[in-house]
Amino acid sequence: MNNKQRIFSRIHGQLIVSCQALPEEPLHSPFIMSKMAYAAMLGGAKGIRANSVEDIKEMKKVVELPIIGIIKQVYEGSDVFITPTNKEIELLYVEGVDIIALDATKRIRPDGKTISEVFPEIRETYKEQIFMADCSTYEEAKEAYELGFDCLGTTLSGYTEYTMGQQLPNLALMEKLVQDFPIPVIAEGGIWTPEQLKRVFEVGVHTAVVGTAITRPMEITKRFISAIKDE
Ligand SMILES: CC(=O)N[C@H](C=O)[C@@H](O)[C@H](O)[C@H](O)COP(=O)(O)O
Repeated sequence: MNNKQRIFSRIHGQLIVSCQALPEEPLHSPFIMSKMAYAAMLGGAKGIRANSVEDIKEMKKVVELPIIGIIKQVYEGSDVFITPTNKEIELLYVEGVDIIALDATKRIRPDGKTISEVFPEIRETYKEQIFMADCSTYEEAKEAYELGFDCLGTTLSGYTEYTMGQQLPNLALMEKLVQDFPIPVIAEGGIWTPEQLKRVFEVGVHTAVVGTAITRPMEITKRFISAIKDE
């Protein structure tokens, strides 16, 4: 088994927990995120998705699990913010993460280029690195597959201008990707309940990422509050 196969087999059929808190969020802190990751591991998660080199460094001290690394960085003039440029890819590569995830939507990147223009060089530069395509549509996932991404994620479904309002988790998209592409499909985005998690595995995804429902207490609180406000 090569490294890529080993990583994909470790997360197959398992839960990945996304532990992220942006600077404007109450839990923003590498220490707190490392504790989140540790709790997720004790709870049975078999992978962690994390944002920023600082958080990843802290997490590595306490968890021994495959990490999907991203760097969220907003640049003026572009809506692409998940590992948007070569700079963030290089930082993640130097830090060392099992999988680097990046925006693979059709949107124009901060350097004015599209994913089809930039990915061939990235693929060539980091030959052994596993790359996950954060997509919002079937067409984007198809493009990502053809470009040589190693796995396809539904991360951005519902978050691009042209997919806004989509019901999440986007089971129909997951199912189509599973049917049409022979590389791992990662269910991500809007999985809020254990039942939904079960459903995404039933459509055949390789693994699934749950974030907010586990690691964003403010959003979880809001959800409970809205239940009593509705009454
Ligand atoms: C759209 C976007 O920025 N998604 C981010 C990607 O890393 C995270 O903020 C999400 O929490 C993650 O995708 C997991 O999804 P959910 O939190 O819905 O389980």
